[in-house]
Amino acid sequence: MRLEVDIASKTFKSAAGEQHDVIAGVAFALDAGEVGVLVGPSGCGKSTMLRILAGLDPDFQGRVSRPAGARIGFVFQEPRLLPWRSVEENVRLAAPGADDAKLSALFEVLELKAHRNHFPGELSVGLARRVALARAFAVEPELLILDEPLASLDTALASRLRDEIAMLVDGRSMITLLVTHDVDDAVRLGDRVILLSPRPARVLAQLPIRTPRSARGEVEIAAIKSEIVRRIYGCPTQQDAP
Ligand SMILES: Nc1ncnc2c1ncn2[C@@H]1O[C@H](COP(=O)(O)OP(=O)(O)OP(=O)(O)O)[C@@H](O)[C@H]1O
Repeated sequence: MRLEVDIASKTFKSAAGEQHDVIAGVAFALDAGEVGVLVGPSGCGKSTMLRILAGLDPDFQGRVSRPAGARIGFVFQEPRLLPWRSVEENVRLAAPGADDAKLSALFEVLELKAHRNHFPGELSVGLARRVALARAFAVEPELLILDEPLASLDTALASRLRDEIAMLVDGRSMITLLVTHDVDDAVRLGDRVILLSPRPARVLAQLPIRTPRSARGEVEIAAIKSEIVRRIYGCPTQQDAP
């Protein structure tokens, strides 16, 4: 199972008829079990790319090959929960076949046990994000897409949720693609970090991280982070996937 992405270009037309180039050359591939992290500046086209990869936007030049009929779990920047349904109902509606034990395990890891009967309006941003994550994992996706799952959470909460996502991803063989602005999150969560240029997005560099997530020490994490910063600010466009 493999995701192969080769987006040559993506443009939007403004209401005035002007053309805006958003993606200008993004190619990478991910294998089952791999977590790819897209890191790029605000507005460079990351969310647009995720929509293309999920098949929600067919209007682009290039090719995306997903496993045929792949189940997709998509966590959008906004949790997009049904406000009139409880936490548990939101998750069950997306995954009617999910068994009780699996849902309980998900609620446990994501610290949602006490909130099963709450409604989205009663939840903090962090909790609503967790429900959106539970819903995406509950469908047992072959392709999991996470658009900034840690954005706008305080540092302690973000790092807890990051560990929970790592725990959930580690036990599964899906392809995961995550977007973040945060280099630290990218290095702690990713198996492959894909650095993007400002709009229109191009791949500046790809860095595979071969040490398993749980075995990455602080020294290695710091070294990879400084390599990323060097690639972003200090060298010409290049693509050096293995
Ligand atoms: N439907 C649309 N019509 C016109 N322009 C759009 C549309 N969707 C996105 N854009 C433009 O495309 C560019 C990329 O947007 P996108 O949301 O993909 O960036 P992003 O990297 O995800 O940003 P952020 O990190 O801030 O979430 C932006 O300039 C945005 O204004």
